[in-house]
Formats: sequence, structure tokens, C-alpha cells
Amino acid sequence: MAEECSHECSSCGVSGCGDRTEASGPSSLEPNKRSNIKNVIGVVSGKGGVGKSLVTSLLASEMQKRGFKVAILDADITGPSIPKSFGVDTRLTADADGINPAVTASGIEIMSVNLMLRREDEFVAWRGPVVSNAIKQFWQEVNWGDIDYMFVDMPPGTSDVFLTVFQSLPVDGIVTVSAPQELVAMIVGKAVNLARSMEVPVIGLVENMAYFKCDDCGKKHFIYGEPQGEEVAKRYEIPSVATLPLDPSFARLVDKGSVEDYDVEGALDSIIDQIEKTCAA
Ligand SMILES: Nc1ncnc2c1ncn2[C@@H]1O[C@H](COP(=O)(O)OP(=O)(O)OP(=O)(O)O)[C@@H](O)[C@H]1O
Repeated sequence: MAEECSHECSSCGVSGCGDRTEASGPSSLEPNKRSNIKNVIGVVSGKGGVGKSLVTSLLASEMQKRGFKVAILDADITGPSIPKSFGVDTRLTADADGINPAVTASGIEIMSVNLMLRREDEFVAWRGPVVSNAIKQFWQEVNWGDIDYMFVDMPPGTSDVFLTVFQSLPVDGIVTVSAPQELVAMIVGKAVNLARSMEVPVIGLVENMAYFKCDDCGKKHFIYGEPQGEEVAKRYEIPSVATLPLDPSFARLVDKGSVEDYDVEGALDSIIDQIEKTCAA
């Protein structure tokens, strides 16, 4: 039994609980009647602070630039940063069918707990089952409309929220994000193995903050050592890899709420191509 059992099996993400009174296992929830979401991609990291939310924002922006209808479901309930990155602070509206998502300057639809708080610095200290339920509500009770690609910004690590998302949403694949360091293989490996245990394909690996590019001479400096992404991707048979630089302009754009303006200079093309390929299969 879960350590903090609330006996609310319908909202609990803990799998394999002997006390469960409802059927468990992968069973995608239906979105609301105003939603037609074709593909769902989870963005995960085995560790916090590696740039998962930034990568989610950039992948969504790049996909949007390819002409697709894109949405972000911010499942990082206790550390939501998606609305701020896009400069969205609209108060949500609702109608008889459900909640209307917020929309960014370029037209990406977003749903995040931060859009429901009175102040952006208000904290959310919810237990796992409540967090899981909020994510299910974001899926089921939001009027998403027609969406080609929904990106789900997952909380860091491999918590029960992972299980909720994989068991409740029809996830077509995940992109995993890491930062360069010795533990990268182990950390990526945990996320990859968990996804595979849920039969969710791993589409790509983004090694964030891989290098610093000199403003004057353009030379790449691998300040944390040589990137290990290629090697790790080979080991775990991840089909696409990308590196992003350590770039102070990210912080400036995120603070300004203009993350959509960042030009990744094609750095994420291989991952975006692979997402399209996997979802078309
Ligand atoms: N490549 C980068 N260059 C410079 N700053 C970066 C880069 N990637 C992320 N950052 C900054 O690092 C901080 C953490 O990034 P982000 O919130 O995307 O990480 P996260 O993995 O989603 O964190 P959490 O684990 O809290 O969910 C942010 O301030 C972000 O602007």
C-alpha cells in the first residue's frame, strides 16, 4: 500500500498497490468533447534543474514553426515555469464544456497550475494523488481543440506522476533531457528504463548546457567536459540526440517571457524529425 494512502484509487498514481480497489494498468482517459489531440510527447529528466522546461518550450516552439497546432500541458505541478517562459499571465476562463487554455504569442496553447493561482509566487504543496488528479483534469477538462502535438512537461525524477501520465494519457513517446556530468548515463538510464517498462518509446535525448560558445571567436568550449549524449544514446538505443549550449540569453528570454523568440539554429531538428517519424508510424 502507498505510504500516504488516501484510499482514493481513482486519483492515485501508485501502481501495484495491493489495496487498489479499481482496475489499474494503461488505460488512456478520454479528453473532453472539444479536444482532438493527435500526438502526446512527454519531456522528462531523471534529475531536477537540467533545463527540461526550457527544452519543452523550445520543442513546442520549433514544432509550431513547422506549421503544426501545438499545446503544452505543464505537469510540473509544484514547480511550474511554462507560463512565465512564454510571458503568459492571463486569467483562465471556462465555459460549459471545460476550461479554456491560455495561448502564447505564437499560438501555442498552455495549461499550468500557475495560471490558476492568484499570485505567481503562491506555492502548491499537494500530495502525490492530488497532483495526479490535477494532471488528469488538465487532460480531461480543458478545451484543447484540435492539437497535432501536445508536449507534457513532466516533474523531475521518476515519481508517481510519471506513472499517472503514462497510465492516463496516450503518450506516443518521450524526449529525455540531461546536463553534462558523470552521472548522466545512470540518470538518463532510469528515465529510459521506466518509460520502456510502460512500453513508451524513447524518441530523443537532449544534452542541455553541453558547451559555451565564445561571443568573439565562435569557438565551442566544453566547460563540463566532452558531451556524453551520443554515447549514452547509443547505449540505450535512443534514435536522436541534440545538444544545446549554455547560453545566458535563455535566462534573459525566460525572464522577459519571450522564449519563443530564441533561434535554436536547427539544433533540435533531428529530435523534431524523429518525433514526426515516430508519431506517423
Ligand atoms: N542551456 C541553458 N543555458 C542557460 N541557462 C539555462 C539553460 N537551460 C536552462 N537554463 C536555465 O536553468 C534554469 C532551470 O531550467 P529549467 O526550469 O528549464 O529546468 P528544469 O529541469 O525544468 O527544472 P525543474 O527540475 O525545476 O523542473 C532556468 O533558469 C533556465 O533558464
